[in-house]
Amino acid sequence: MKSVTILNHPLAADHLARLRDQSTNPHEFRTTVARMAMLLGVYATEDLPQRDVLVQTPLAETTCQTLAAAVSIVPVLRAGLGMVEPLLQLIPNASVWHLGLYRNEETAEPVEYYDKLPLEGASDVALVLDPMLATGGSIDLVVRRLQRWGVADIRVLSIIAAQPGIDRVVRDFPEVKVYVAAVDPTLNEQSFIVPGLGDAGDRIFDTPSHG
Ligand SMILES: O=P(O)(O)OC[C@H]1O[C@H](OP(=O)(O)OP(=O)(O)O)[C@H](O)[C@@H]1O
Ligand SMILES: O=c1cc[nH]c(=O)[nH]1
Ligand SMILES: [Mg+2]
Repeated sequence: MKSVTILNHPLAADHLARLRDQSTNPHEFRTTVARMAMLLGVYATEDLPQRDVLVQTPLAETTCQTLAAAVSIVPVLRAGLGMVEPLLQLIPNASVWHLGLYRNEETAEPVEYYDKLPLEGASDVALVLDPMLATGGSIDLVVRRLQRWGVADIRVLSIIAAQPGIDRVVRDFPEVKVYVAAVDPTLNEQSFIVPGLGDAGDRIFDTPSHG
């Protein structure tokens, strides 16, 4: 079973073009992130466990399938917040656990500042939401935290990954599934993805950095 899925879909390509475009304003950027998250969510959930249930329609009894897994949504603050609502639209019964990380601007190492995960009672499946997977340092930290919590099935939903970062995640966590709309070739000296789309958090929340 391959661990990386790259969305090959005309709608994903169209949304990605809008996200990459530096002239896309924050409102359109936010709504496009949400649409892309919806597509990623569909791909990332296509093999969730199901159970048969008997349902009585107005005409007859029939066998249907419902979800048989407890699913949690784990947005990585800040940028991952932009992907929460569409995932909740798809999985209304999912619980949402927030993790807050930012990258140290000098070292690009992730710094943890918020952790809302409970001590026990891990879900069966965790869908990690973060639009950007650059060096992979943030996802490394998140996956370790979710494994400590006890989640067996971890799935990362990112809009763009950099090749070095996704290689790192696949090498260190071959059991983790990653769903992306694009894999870009490189990182620049500040560990930004090139061509990428810039700073996703700043573009979602209209908080231009002063770097
Ligand atoms: O793979 P990495 O090298 O760890 O980089 C990816 C991380 O960087 C960005 O967050 P950022 O630090 O900009 O925080 P923000 O979401 O608050 O803007 C992004 O949303 C990821 O969390
Ligand atoms: O290119 C990048 C790298 C990390 N975080 C972003 O938002 N963009
Ligand atoms: Mg940011």
